[in-house]
Amino acid sequence: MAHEPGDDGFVTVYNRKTASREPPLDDDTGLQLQIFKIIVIGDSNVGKTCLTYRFCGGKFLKNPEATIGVDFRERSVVIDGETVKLQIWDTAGQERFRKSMVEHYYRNVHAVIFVYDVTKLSTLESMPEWIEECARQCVPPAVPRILVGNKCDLQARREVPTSLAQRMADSYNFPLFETSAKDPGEKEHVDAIFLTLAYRLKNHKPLRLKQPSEGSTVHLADEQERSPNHCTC
Ligand SMILES: Nc1nc2c(ncn2[C@@H]2O[C@H](COP(=O)(O)OP(=O)(O)OP(=O)(O)O)[C@@H](O)[C@H]2O)c(=O)[nH]1
Repeated sequence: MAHEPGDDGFVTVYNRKTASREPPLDDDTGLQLQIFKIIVIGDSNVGKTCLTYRFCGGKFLKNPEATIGVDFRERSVVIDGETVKLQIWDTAGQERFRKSMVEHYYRNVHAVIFVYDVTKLSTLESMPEWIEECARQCVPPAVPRILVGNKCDLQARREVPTSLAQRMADSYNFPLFETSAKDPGEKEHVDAIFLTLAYRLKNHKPLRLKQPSEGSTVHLADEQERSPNHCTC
């Protein structure tokens, strides 16, 4: 969703209209902050903007518009006593709003979050295409990828059973999370998803995340990551 800085108290740090900035320094150490670029990918309307807004702004965005190109948001988090900056690229799901931007999305990316909507089976079915696009853009297999099912607050309208999504996640060896950008009770879970990635990136560790059953705790375990995505470039 295209969102201007200051709207609704939410910080979109910069977007396609604004200039890039110098890398910031850590206030405490004076050293350059570690910045990790994380892109959020998936069909239009699955809730990519709302998820990134929830993480970076702490609230549910009530009336999002379709993202055009990309919106950037960022949040600093402390991992093992060190501050790292997560730069979240909220990408457009609609083809017409993304086609000229695709290469920029994937360039120098540190992690990829694939999002589907648990109330719309087609958004999970199209996941292999998004994963394939990521591979085509030469994102190295070692770059962590996770699968996120959003809109879990709409249980009565659920079309995607956890078991089905888990099978897909397993076939790519991605961790699976299910959550809701809307449900305030899921705020900490949304944070945990991004923080888990941050931990993984900060520590340069392969990390496998397991969510064995719906609504259960996410477990972290160090395991060797395997990805079927091989760069053919
Ligand atoms: N019930 C519910 N609705 C949600 C949730 N997340 C997003 N929505 C709604 O889903 C619609 C699409 O949300 P967006 O965040 O704009 O979706 P997007 O994936 O960024 O869409 P594009 O910008 O077109 O790619 C909006 O009407 C949101 O209010 C959620 O967790 N639960």
